[in-house]
Amino acid sequence: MTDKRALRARMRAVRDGHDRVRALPVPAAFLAMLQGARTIASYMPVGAEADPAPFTDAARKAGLAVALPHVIDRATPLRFLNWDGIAPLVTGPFGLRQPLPAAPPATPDIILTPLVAFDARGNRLGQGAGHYDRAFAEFPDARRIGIAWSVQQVDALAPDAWDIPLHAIATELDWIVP
Ligand SMILES: Nc1nc2c(c(=O)[nH]1)N(C=O)[C@@H](CNc1ccc(C(=O)N[C@@H](CCC(=O)O)C(=O)O)cc1)CN2
Ligand SMILES: Nc1ncnc2c1ncn2[C@@H]1O[C@H](COP(=O)(O)OP(=O)(O)OP(=O)(O)O)[C@@H](O)[C@H]1O
Repeated sequence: MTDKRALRARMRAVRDGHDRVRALPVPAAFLAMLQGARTIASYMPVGAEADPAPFTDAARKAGLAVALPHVIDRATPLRFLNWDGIAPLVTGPFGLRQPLPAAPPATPDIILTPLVAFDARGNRLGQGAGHYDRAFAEFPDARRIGIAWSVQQVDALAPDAWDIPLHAIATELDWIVP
């Protein structure tokens, strides 16, 4: 079994090295998920990460409020803060574009989650700080949607005790439901 840190480094390199040819398509299954939802947590991509903007835009069109993660450091849990799409974002740790810390906190019904790697069972490898692990535990009723390039899929990830699986993964090719 490859250890997590080695796998994370390898999959960041795969992600960073592949051709990012097209935007992720928004499937009907995602639009159906917006029914009855009030708030979606999205993220601003950094570097070669897949961009969730088509999903965020569809959610705004459907009347949902949009929130973005705000982090201070690896140790502090992330907070989801509302973002109207207009308010200025500020560059924080890891080059993340974030709302101002005083923006109103949100309770997401759907969490769009950036992935380093994933498998077909909905297991996920992230940045290793536990930001999303802790967010999933804090908002257990939210739909957990992974966003990634198809090249970030691996055969199988061994989940840890604290891992909570994704409900679906969106790539440029597929909408994968475990
Ligand atoms: N765009 C984006 N926003 C996000 C995350 C993310 O992965 N991507 N997060 C996910 O938890 C949270 C922020 N937490 C983070 C924790 C650690 C690192 C980190 O170690 N970054 C490395 C390089 C990352 C890479 O190449 O993938 C670094 O800056 O050196 C980044 C974000 C919330 N917002
Ligand atoms: N609910 C939780 N409360 C507190 N700490 C947690 C919780 N879940 C996970 N952690 C801690 O966060 C770290 C997560 O490491 P892991 O390698 O699983 O991150 P990851 O899979 O890359 O996910 P993430 O995207 O959440 O960073 C571990 O040290 C773990 O102990």
